Amino acid sequence: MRLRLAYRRYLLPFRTPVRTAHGVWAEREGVLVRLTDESGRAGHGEAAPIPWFGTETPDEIEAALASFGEWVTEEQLVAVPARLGCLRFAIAGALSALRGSESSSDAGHAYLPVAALLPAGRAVLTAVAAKAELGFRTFKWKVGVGDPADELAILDDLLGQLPAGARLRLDANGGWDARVARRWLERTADRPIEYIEQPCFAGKNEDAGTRRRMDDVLRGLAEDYPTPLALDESLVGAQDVEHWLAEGWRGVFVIKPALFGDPTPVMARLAAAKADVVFSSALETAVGARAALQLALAWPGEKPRALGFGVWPLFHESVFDGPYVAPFIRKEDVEKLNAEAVWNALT
Ligand SMILES: O=C(O)CCC(=O)c1ccccc1C(=O)O
Ligand SMILES: [Mg+2]
Repeated sequence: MRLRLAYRRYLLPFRTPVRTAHGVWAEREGVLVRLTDESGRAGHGEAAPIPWFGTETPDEIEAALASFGEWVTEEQLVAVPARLGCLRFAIAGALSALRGSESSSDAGHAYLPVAALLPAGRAVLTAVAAKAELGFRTFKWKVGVGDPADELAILDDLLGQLPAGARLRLDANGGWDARVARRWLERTADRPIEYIEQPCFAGKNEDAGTRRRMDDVLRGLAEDYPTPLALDESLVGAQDVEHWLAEGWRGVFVIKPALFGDPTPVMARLAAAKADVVFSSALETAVGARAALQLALAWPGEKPRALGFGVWPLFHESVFDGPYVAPFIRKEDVEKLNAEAVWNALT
C-alpha cells in the first residue's frame, strides 16, 4: 500500500531549561512524521532523539526522511536502519496510529502513578512542596550537577520535606565517578531512596574496554549497597536491553520508549523477563508521549512503578504538553492527546 509521507522538524524552547549532569538543555529538537493512506486517514509519530544518550541526531533523521520522497511503502519504512532508533519509533507510532491498532481495548491499566521531576540543586527545596500539595508521592531529583558535598547536604533537607510514605529517586545522569557514587550509596543505605538512576556512565563514544569497565563498576555498586540502581543512559535500543538482561541485571530498567525503535518486541522481551521497568519521558511532545504512555498502560502484569512523566508543563504552548496536573495519568487522558493539533501547531 502506498502511503504519503510528510514530516515537520521542530525546535521548541523549554519553559525552564533542564539542568542535568550533562549540562543545560534549553530546547527540544525533533521531527514529527505524518503518514496518510489513500483513503485520507492519517497517523502521526515523533522522533525525539537525545544525542548525548547516543541516539542519532535530528539532522540524520531529517536526511533519512528527505531521501524517501512523498510516497512510500510500508516495506521501505520498516527497512530504516536500527541505528536510527528514534526515527524507527516515529514510524512505528505513525503506522500503529494509522491502523488504529493502538486504540482502546479494556486490557492494561486504567491509570498509573507519576513521579514529579524536581529541579537540580537547592531549587528542589522550594519546588517540592507544590508537587506534594498536588498529591504527588514519588519524586525524582537530579543530582551530579553541583558539588557532591552540597548536594549531600541538601538530601536530608529534602527528605525532611517529603510527605510521609513518599518515595525519592535520584538521577545522577552518569555524572559521578565510582568514588563519588560510593560516597552517595553509603549515605543512602539507611535512607528511604527508591533507587539511584545511572550513577556512572561511559559515553557511547568511549572505546569498548572503557565501556566494559564501566559495566563492571555498575554491577559492583549494585552488589555492594542496598539502594537499588536503575539503568537509563545504559539503555538505548533493543541491543542494550538484551545485553543487561543477559548480564542478569536485577535493578531497574528505565525505558524511554522513544529511543527503542519499534517498541513492540522490546516490550515483549522485558515483560517475558519480568524486568523491573520504569517508563520515562524523553521530553518529547504530546505525539511521542501518547505512544510511550500507551505502551506503559499496556504493560502486562503488575502495575509498573511510577511513570517518569512528571515533566509537564514543559513547553510554552500547552498543545505540545501531555496531561500534567494530577499525580496519576489515566488512559482517557492519554487517548485525548491530539496528534493532529500538535502537527498543526508546527506550521
Ligand atoms: O524520568 C523522569 O522522571 C523524567 C525524564 C527525565 O528525567 C529525562 C528526560 C530526558 C532525558 C533524560 C532524562 C533522564 O532521566 O535523565
Ligand atoms: Mg535518567
